[in-house]
Amino acid sequence: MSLQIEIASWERHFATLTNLRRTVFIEEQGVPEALEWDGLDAAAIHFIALDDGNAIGCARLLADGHIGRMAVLPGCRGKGAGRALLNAVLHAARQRHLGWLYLNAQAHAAGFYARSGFQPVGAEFPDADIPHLRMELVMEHHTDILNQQFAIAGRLEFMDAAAGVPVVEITTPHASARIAVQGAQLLEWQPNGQQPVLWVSRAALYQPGKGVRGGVPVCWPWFGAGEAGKPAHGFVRTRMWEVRETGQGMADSVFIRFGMKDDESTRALWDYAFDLELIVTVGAALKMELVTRNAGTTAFEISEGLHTYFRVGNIRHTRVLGLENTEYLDKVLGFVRDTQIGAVRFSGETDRVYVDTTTDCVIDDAELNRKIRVAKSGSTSTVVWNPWIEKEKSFADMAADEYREMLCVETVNAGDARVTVAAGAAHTLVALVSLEAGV
Ligand SMILES: O=P(O)(O)OC[C@H]1O[C@@H](O)[C@H](O)[C@@H](O)[C@@H]1O
Repeated sequence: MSLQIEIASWERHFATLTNLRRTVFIEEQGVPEALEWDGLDAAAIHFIALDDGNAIGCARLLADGHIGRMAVLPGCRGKGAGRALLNAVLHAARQRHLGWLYLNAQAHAAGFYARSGFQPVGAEFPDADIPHLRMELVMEHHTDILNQQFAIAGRLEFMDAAAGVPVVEITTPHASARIAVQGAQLLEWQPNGQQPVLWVSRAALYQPGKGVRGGVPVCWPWFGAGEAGKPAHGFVRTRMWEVRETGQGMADSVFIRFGMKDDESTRALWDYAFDLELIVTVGAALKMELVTRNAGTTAFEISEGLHTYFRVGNIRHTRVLGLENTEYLDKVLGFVRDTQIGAVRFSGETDRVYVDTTTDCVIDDAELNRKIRVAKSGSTSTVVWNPWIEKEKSFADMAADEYREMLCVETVNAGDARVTVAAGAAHTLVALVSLEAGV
C-alpha cells in the first residue's frame, strides 16, 4: 500500500469525488441524493486519498472551517487512509489561517476525531437518520489569527483562558471586560474602581463544549428546559461563535460583534435557517444586543435570554426593585402564579419568571453599597434566580456557599412571551447594565 493525499477541486475531480461519495454515502449508508449534493462542493477544498494511484477516500473543507464528507471505501478501511485525510485537512486549515474547525461526526467515529483533538459539543442528533455528534477543534494559533484580524492596540486582545478556550479582554478608560468566544459568553464587566459586576463561580469549568457557570450565558432559541432530550436554555451557549467585527464607539466604548448561522447540527435540534448576533459594547455602561434574523422562508418562534449572573455582597442583604405589583410564575412552586408585593427579597430558593414587565430592575446591594441598574428593550419578561443552599449542591460547577454572593436578574422572553420572527425579519433583545450614579 502506498498512500498519498491529493488536494482536489470539484471541477477537475468531479467524477472521482462523486463516485467515492455515491458508493459510501448513497449506496452503503442510504443518504438521500438531495442531502448528499448540498450545493457547497463547488466552493470547497477537496481531498482525495490515493492507494497506489487508486482513489479510495475523500474529504472536504469549507471556508468557515467545516470539515465534512469524509469517506473511505469499504475494503480499504483500517489502513490509515482516514487519518491521513484528516491530517491533510488540518494542514490545509493551518495554511489557510483557519482558527477553529468543526464537523458533524457519525457517532461511531467520534473516537477517531477525538484522537486528533476534536471535542464533542452537545448531545447526539440524527442526520439522514444516522446518529451524529457535533465536534469542534480550536487550533493552537486561534488567538493569533483573531488578534491579527480584530485586535485594537491597548483596547482589545484575544488570549487563551485555558487550552482551546479563547477569551477577548477589553480595556477602556471606564471599564474592563472579558468575553469567552465559546458561547459569546460575557465573563466580567468591571467599571474602574469597582468590584466586578458580574459573578463567575470559583468552581466554573473552562472547557471546550461546556458553558461557564456565571457571567452571561446566551439562552437561545429557547429559554428553559426545552423539549425532551434537547439541551436546557438552547444550544448556542456551548458552541464557538464567529468573531465578525470589533471597533471603537461613542464615549470611549469598545464593541465586539459575534455571529452564528444554522448548520446541520442546529437544524437537527431546531429546523430553521437563522443568523444570530451578539453585540457587546463595553464602556461606562455594558450593552448586550442579541439580534435574531430569520434567514428562512417561514416564520419561527423563539424564547431567549441574557442570563446575567450579578455579583452581590450578601444575597440576604440584597433587594431587587422595579418588579413591584408584577405577576410572576414561581418555578419553585410548580409555576404557580403570584403577584410581587414590594421589593424582591431573598430568604430561600428563588426562581421566578416575572411576566409582562418591560421596566428597569435595580439590584440594591446593601453590603457592597451599590445599585446595579438593568434596563432593557425587546424583552417582556424578567427571570430572578438564586439556587440557595440545597440546589447549589446539585451544581458541580458551583463552590460551597457561593449562592450568597450571586443573583441572576435575566433579561428574557420566556414562558408565554415567545417572539415570532417573520421570514426575512429581525428581532433584537437588549440589556443595558450600569451602576447608579452617586452610589
Ligand atoms: O443550570 P443551567 O441550565 O445553567 O440553569 C440555571 C438556572 O437558570 C435559570 O434561568 C432558571 O430559571 C433556573 O431554573 C435554572 O436552574
